[in-house]
Amino acid sequence: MAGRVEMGSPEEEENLFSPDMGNDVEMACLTSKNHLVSPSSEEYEIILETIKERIDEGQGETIYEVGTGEGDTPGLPEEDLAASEATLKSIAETLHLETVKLRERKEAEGIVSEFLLRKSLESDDFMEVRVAVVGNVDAGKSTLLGVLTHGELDNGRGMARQRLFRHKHEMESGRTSSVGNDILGFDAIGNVVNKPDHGNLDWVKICEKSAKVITFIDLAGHEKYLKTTVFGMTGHAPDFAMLMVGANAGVIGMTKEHLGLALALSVPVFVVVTKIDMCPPNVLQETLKLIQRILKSPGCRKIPVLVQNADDVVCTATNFTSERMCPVFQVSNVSGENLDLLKMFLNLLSTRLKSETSAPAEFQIDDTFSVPGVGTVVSGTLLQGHIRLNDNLLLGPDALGHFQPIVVKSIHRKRMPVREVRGGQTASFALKKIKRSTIRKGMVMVSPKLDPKACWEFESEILVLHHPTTISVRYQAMVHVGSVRQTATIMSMTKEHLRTGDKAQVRFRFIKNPEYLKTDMKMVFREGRTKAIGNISRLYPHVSAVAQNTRQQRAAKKAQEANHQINPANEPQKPSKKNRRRGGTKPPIPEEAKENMPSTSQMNGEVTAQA
Ligand SMILES: Nc1nc2c(ncn2[C@@H]2O[C@H](COP(=O)(O)OP(=O)(O)OP(=O)(O)O)[C@@H](O)[C@H]2O)c(=O)[nH]1
Repeated sequence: MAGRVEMGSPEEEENLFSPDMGNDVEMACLTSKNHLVSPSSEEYEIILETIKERIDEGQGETIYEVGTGEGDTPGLPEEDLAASEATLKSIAETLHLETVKLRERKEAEGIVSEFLLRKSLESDDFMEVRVAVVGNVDAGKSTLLGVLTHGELDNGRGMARQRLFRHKHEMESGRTSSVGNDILGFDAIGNVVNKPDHGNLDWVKICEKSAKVITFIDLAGHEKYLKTTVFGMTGHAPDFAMLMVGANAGVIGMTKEHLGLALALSVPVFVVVTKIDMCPPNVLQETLKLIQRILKSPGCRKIPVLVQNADDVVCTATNFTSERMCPVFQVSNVSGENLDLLKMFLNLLSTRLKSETSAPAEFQIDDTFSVPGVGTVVSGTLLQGHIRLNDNLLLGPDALGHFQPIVVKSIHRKRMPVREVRGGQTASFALKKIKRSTIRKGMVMVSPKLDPKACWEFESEILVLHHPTTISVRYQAMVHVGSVRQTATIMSMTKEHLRTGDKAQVRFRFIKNPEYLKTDMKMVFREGRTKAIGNISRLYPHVSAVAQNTRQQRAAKKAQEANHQINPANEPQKPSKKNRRRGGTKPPIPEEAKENMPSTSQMNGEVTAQA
């Protein structure tokens, strides 16, 4: 979290022993708990450089511990601590950093203090953290977001969520989306900057005043919206998931499903128990006990920590991604109890996506719009690299697996016009000379250096979390991977049948479009309550349409000659006569799959194009 600096950590050691960091004696000064007490000018420079590097790594912030050192018993006498803190503040001033003391703790030989050092970023730049908000209906998701972003408490009858509904459906550049977004800005010293004007929040003003902006991706709680929830969790690249539980209702409905989804996608989860004002103490205790039991269970293997004070906040926030810690907050949106702890925690979170700005740009599209006077706009997350105004990129893949050159006309971050976007940030791009109808969610915009290839087929190691009977070859369900959401067919697998709890290497084929995928991406494969998760292990890059068609025809002809049975690989197979009489072994095509099935004309289009 927040590029934490602890003397003696492996990263620290790496820096200490890099050749340009001075001699051994100078290096040793950094590993002593007294290194900030009265450094020589040379030592001062070394410490300054180290902090600067940490700030860059943390994309604008770091947490610095004063009074600890490698192998030293922690803690400094008061005088030395004061001298160390003065040195730290002087370095921070030189680097134009704000310092906030997060906590002090007593140790064996004195006191240790922790500081948040944060860059006061320029008015058009800010750190970004995405938090997916999940939990069952009525857990208080919209209410909490209303209270956090508008700064006024709820009345217990839905007042706070009303404020949100007014804004819910206006998206970046005034468009609508199925997934709601709300933002909460913090300045360099961690104060909330959201100031509603007659109930309205001006996103541009928030971003201008913020050093860090938390984007809440509000995912619906109802089961019928599970498809959207899964898309939000995969396609919007959340850094963290906030799982909401109503204290009185407890772990009900979709709570476990949402928790399982976050775990499957390796998104760190923190829990917020709401409505503690209206919940009898014994019921609250029961709910907390159950949450802790679930989190500790073999399926989750988390370490739940009930957050009671600022110390717990710093401890959980700084260990959130590296350890299996799962902070649990207990709040009331009506009395405001413990909301300050939650805000402090949010302020200390930092994005998990590293801003690999030197890597070639890779932007995943999660929505497309047609904005009057602007033209076609795509929104999504920049997974790596830089994108600047007028950059030439490749957009695709289209139905034939091709990528076309495009030029970036303008860029918005949270409705604010900017000149560039870095890895880890979300943005909207207006594109020159391109029709919206040619773009779909799941496409990417990448640097030509990547020489992108599309795939019809890929392999994944999957684990079946739930299926009522057995999954066999030719089974079809919806694949979610990144912002790709498309029905795929199982072409082959290393086991004959898969049941709940089974693992196998499975080869999938998309039914409608080839997609841009990468190995190691996490995927969810689902249809209704059937759910499997997996890691993409192998890609089969798209072969040119002509070559593929000829090869398929040849293979089909050969197979036909052999057993008079096989159909071309990219057409759904009819069940055999025997199976048709029995109703077939192939499960019915799910509703979601039907939605995505190409129409006859589309199919014809594809076939014609391939021929
Ligand atoms: N007393 C009390 N009531 C709360 C609290 N939080 C939310 N509520 C009330 O609980 C009801 C449901 O809250 P919502 O925010 O709509 O719940 P939700 O999780 O967003 O529900 P969906 O959007 O339908 O998934 C509203 O009437 C809120 O006023 C709280 O901390 N205390």
